[in-house]
Amino acid sequence: MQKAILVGVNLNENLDFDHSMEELENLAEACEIEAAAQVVQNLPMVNNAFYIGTGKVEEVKNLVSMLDADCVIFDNSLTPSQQRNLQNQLEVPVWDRTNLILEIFDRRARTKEARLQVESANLQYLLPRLVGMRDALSRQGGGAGAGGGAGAGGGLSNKGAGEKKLELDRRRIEKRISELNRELKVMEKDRETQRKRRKESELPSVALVGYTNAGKSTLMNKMLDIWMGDTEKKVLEKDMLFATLDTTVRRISPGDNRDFLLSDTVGFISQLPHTLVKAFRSTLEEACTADLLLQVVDFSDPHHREQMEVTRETLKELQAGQIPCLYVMNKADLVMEESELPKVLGDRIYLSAKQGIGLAELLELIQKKLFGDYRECTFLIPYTDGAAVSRLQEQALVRSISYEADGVLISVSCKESDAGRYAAYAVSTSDDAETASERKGM
Ligand SMILES: Nc1nc2c(ncn2[C@@H]2O[C@H](COP(=O)(O)OP(=O)(O)OP(=O)(O)O)[C@@H](O)[C@H]2O)c(=O)[nH]1
Ligand SMILES: [Mg+2]
Repeated sequence: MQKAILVGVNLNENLDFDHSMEELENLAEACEIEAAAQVVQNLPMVNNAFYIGTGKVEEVKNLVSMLDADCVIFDNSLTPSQQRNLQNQLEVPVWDRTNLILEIFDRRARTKEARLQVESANLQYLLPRLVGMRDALSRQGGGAGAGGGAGAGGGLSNKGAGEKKLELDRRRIEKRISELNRELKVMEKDRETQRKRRKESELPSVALVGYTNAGKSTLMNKMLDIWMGDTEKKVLEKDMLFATLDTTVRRISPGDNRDFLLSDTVGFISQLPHTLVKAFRSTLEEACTADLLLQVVDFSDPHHREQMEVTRETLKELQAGQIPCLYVMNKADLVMEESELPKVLGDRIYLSAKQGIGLAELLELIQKKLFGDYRECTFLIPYTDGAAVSRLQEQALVRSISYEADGVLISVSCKESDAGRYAAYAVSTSDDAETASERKGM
């Protein structure tokens, strides 16, 4: 296992600082890197050249040799030149949080689309850093010539060759990025077509979203277990950050004709690199086009409020901020008495996906949101109004249909508006006081 020194700068006494360092350690662990030591510094503002003060650089350098560390990882984002300066001083690779997240995605991505997305994000991260390397080279070439580069004294001609090579690299990378983006566009189109087809099937869609490791995949599997009895179609659930990197869509059929599609997708994290959000846009698109979001929260995590805020911000960035949402306060088994569970408070439900507590109640909330304005109606439609029959067949959930002497007897679960439109044909409706007041409560 590789060893790293973790470095964090606490700017302006940020209260979340310790937690952020802890999260960095988890990210490193997800990369199979052990944290050999943590170095922190309180600063009112960062050092332009090294991010940390020069004294701290020395301290880190000593630690690297003392603990035989393989790399140094900063919690904060480093500029390309800070990263370069630090690397020169410390003589081991220097990463920042973005680096680490990209590395995890790179190791985990399995599907073709995820692989392409990660490659694109990686190259976009690399590009400005290449330019930095070119600057370094040209300074070295023009300077007193002390550097340990090959062919000392090569002066201008060397500089030219180095620059040319980097320029070539840069062009190659830019070309590859546009190739990748083109390929991804094609895949995005396919995905869109699939989505359209699903929309035509009129099944409403529900997307699981939330912070990484909150239990989204566990919840998906539990629902598949209960309502589909399907063990083959399960997704990976694991106690590590970013276990899921692609999107899986499954149908949930609770057996009451109110089916919906459920999708599980990649989780969010604080300071998720912008290039990654952009690169994973099409994967996350599933969430952006859902009829309902289930925001899964690890309620047992003392920082769940901040995590909800990060999720909210990321959803906004994905233009999914307006989609109706249910809050699933998961892992409640770890912090609440079992007798208190499940607990429903408006749009929030406290449950345990792992223990299978509260799933029926969650289903009820989901269906209320999705089919809330649906009513159970039975119509007797005269044969002269064939249009009404076809419309109901298209728009409503048909529970039974029979062809009687005086017309088509059709029982449906339909929208309020359709119930009104065909009120004249109604034989019975479920418009009792109870369901009416339930609807108002939604
Ligand atoms: N105690 C407890 N643990 C849970 C519960 N739900 C999930 N877990 C555990 O939390 C860990 C993460 O679960 P996942 O379902 O993989 O989480 P995720 O949100 O899909 O995570 P990513 O795909 O990495 O974003 C696993 O070890 C689960 O067993 C729960 O209700 N209670
Ligand atoms: Mg998952």
